[in-house]
Amino acid sequence: MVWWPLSAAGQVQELVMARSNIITKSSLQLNALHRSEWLAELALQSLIAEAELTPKPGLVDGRSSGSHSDLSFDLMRRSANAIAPYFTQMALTSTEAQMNASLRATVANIGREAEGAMLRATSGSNAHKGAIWVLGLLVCAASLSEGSDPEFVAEAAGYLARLPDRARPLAVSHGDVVLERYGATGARGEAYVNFPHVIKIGLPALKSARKSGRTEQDSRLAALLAIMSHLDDTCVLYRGGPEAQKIVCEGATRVIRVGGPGSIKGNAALIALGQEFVSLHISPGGSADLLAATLFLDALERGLEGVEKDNSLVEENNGKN
Ligand SMILES: CC(C)(COP(=O)(O)OP(=O)(O)OC[C@H]1O[C@@H](n2cnc3c(N)ncnc32)[C@H](O[C@H]2O[C@H](COP(=O)(O)OP(=O)(O)OP(=O)(O)O)[C@@H](O)[C@H]2O)[C@@H]1O)[C@@H](O)C(=O)NCCC(=O)NCCS
Ligand SMILES: Nc1ncnc2[nH]cnc12
Repeated sequence: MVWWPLSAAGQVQELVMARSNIITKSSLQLNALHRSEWLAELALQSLIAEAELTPKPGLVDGRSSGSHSDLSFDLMRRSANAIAPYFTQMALTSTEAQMNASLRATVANIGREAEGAMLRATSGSNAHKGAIWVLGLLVCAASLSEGSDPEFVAEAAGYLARLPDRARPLAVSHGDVVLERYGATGARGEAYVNFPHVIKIGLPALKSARKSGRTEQDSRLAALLAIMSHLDDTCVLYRGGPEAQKIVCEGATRVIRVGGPGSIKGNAALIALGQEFVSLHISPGGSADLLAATLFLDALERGLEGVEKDNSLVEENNGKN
């Protein structure tokens, strides 16, 4: 499926033209088009899989809105669908492009358009700001490099992120506030050092849980908790400062220590953690974005047509909710 968003950018026009040429041109170009669509589809499915995963502490899932009064499962889905066409644009723009400041500027522009589409789809709520950034960079890197090795793609994405964003708005973001107050580098910092919480923590936790026979649902929850136990999350810090950050890291570590998702004690600890987060208005939104990135890179590496379905999600939850 191809998406062409309604956008004033002349660049879209060019891409549409390019696409009609591609269809009659070489199979190499056709492959590039298919790869772009595939990458965008994987990004979309990663976002949907992340939103569906239940029960996630403090986050929107198939059961509740967690610690969010302005978000819901339906809005997360709408947001994901609204930004998906921009992933296609990013991938197409990056195909056969040079990794340079000009590409960085084009991609940043598309990223900001995607943020606008997200805000329109959610009536102004921030559902996927971090995910647009993280997945956008990874989609571009996977398209440009044609690679599928997670570490290689994350390095290319990091390189792209480190190029200057000349059109960066002057407005002060939550990330800027948290950097100033606590020195946490947030979503930018994660990308600048090649996504260590995805490559060194999320993916290994996902693979190890699967290998030990956990269900897909429990393996994804294990990856989320592993990320939460290490990440400085600007979403957590902005709302609750270092005290809240400590509660997240220690709480996630506790669930893992007592056996993790899928064990009786781990399931109980996970539910208790969710209740604690909601009572304290804590949401690990940055970790959720990095889980989506983990699922994206996992599907890319395995060459899957789409992100694996987990039929136990939402409806059953193995008695965890
Ligand atoms: C580079 C940008 C991401 C800059 O954004 P900002 O300066 O705002 O930076 P951060 O705050 O650091 O990050 C933005 C979002 O990233 C998620 N996040 C947080 N910590 C991390 C981390 N350590 N690693 C990765 N990602 C992280 C987080 O997003 C999630 O939480 C959001 C929900 O939060 P919530 O509290 O409900 O909503 P708010 O509105 O923030 O607060 P309330 O009023 O409700 O309390 C949700 O969005 C999740 O996604 C951070 O929010 C980027 O925006 C940028 O520069 N873009 C330009 C375009 C560009 O260059 N694109 C290139 C390729 S796409
Ligand atoms: N499931 C989720 N809940 C809240 N914020 C998020 N940001 C990304 N995914 C999220």
